[in-house]
Amino acid sequence: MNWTRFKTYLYHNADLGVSLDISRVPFPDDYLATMEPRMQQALADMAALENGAIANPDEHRMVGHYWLRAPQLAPTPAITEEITTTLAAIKAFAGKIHSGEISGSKGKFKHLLVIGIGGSALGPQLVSHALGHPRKDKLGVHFFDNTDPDGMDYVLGELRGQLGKTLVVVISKSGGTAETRNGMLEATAAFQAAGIDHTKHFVAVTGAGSKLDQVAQNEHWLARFAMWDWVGGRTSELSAVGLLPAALQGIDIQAMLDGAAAMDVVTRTAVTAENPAALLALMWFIETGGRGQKDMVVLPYKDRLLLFSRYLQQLVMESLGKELDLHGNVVNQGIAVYGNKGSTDQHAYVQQLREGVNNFFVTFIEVLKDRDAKTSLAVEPGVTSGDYLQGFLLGTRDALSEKDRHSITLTIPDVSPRTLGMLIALYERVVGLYASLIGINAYHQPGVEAGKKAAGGVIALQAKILAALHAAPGQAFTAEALATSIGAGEQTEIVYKILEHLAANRGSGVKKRARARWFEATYRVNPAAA
Ligand SMILES: O=P(O)(O)OC[C@H]1O[C@](O)(CO)[C@@H](O)[C@@H]1O
Repeated sequence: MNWTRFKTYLYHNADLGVSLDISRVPFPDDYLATMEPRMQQALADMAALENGAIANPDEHRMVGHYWLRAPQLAPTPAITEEITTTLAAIKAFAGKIHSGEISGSKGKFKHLLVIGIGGSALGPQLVSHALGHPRKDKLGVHFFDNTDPDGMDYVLGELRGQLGKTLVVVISKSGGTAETRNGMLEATAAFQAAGIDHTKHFVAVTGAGSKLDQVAQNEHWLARFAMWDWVGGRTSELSAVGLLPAALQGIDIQAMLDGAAAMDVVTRTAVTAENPAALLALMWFIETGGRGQKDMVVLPYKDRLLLFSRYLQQLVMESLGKELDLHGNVVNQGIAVYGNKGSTDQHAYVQQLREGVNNFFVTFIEVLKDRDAKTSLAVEPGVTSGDYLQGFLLGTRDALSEKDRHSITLTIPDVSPRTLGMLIALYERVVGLYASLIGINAYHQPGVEAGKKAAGGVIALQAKILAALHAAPGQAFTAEALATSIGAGEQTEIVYKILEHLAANRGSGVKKRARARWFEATYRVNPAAA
């Protein structure tokens, strides 16, 4: 590729050890200048947000995740105080768990079960995987991040015989998320079945007064840590949501915060060419036409960053995927994000990237340090596995460029608490700036609420179905007949799906009798089960 263009457009920050190569996005030389007024507005919006403006107008909330790593910048002394007190409490609590001052019913805690979903799980999962060391971690970390019973059984299987030394952190900002509530109840039942008082093992991270907070308070759980309405779920990694599990695992959370704070300082600058977040936002804009016309493929060439693409998927898609702009116009915005890790993905979907539909741009993440050990095996004379990893990154990037597939390359020195903090802070700000460029609210998620409401409707319908079956024990109904009898004719398909699911699970007591035509199958409960 073109060395002159590379030299012109490489952003390099020696203090952070970070480089950002945008030279393989073929924007015209006047692009940055043309976009400058809009970028200056976006930077001004961001400055207002950091100063405590109501940047989430629909929910009438401030957006304060940047204060978490610079509490002195919070708009009120009360918020500064809340952040610093919570951080101190997290460190003190983790210290007591590690020293054994607070122990489980069977001795010193050795395992951690984190229960949460979305922003209350993805950050902790990313950090735990990126920074964990199976033999050095103070606690081994496990997750419930769904309401899948088999998934929970799998995790409980891993913890078999160990619950007496397992600490459970239940995380939910709202304190009312169904999947997390179910995980909490399943974990509670597992502790009770093992004859262990769960309240001596459970900790909550949630908003004051939430349903979860009330349970934790009423049952006198070990501890409660605060979440605030000015921190969104997907930007909560550097609040108690992410810091508590990380501290318990033994990760240096202060280094994560310091890394994020250092990136914030750099990305606050109003000089676009010196601001990697502004440059990235402008690349997203030109690549997607400011309309999400291309997908973002995130390819970290590092196993430890496997979950970074999943983490970014929520951060970007839940923030930018919006029907309306700030003026109420229908815009259907967003950028689709996917990716796992290189070079593994080269043996999967990279074939399509090079030769198939050209509807994406890639972000390569290059990590300079190969491994902790000082030396590496020579897999060939003078060549290590890590050299191959870089070779595949550079080779794939060239192979894509040759076919006019665009890419950005972000280079970091290593995967450490500091660089992970920097990555999180960088992308948080890119999303904020890009949202300003396209004029949308990045800090609410009305679409997700619609799905939650519909799921609630399904559960309510199931209750009606069961009531009808139990009111006529032994009587067999087709899905159609049952739907009509409960006044849900319009929802016959959903009634059928619920009946099939109930019949597939013995504990429900619902029996199915198949017929020649699948939709004539009947369902009943036995008189004895009624
Ligand atoms: O922390 P909570 O309130 O349980 O929410 C979990 C996740 O659910 C969402 O609200 C979306 O459903 C996410 O934004 C959030 O990260």
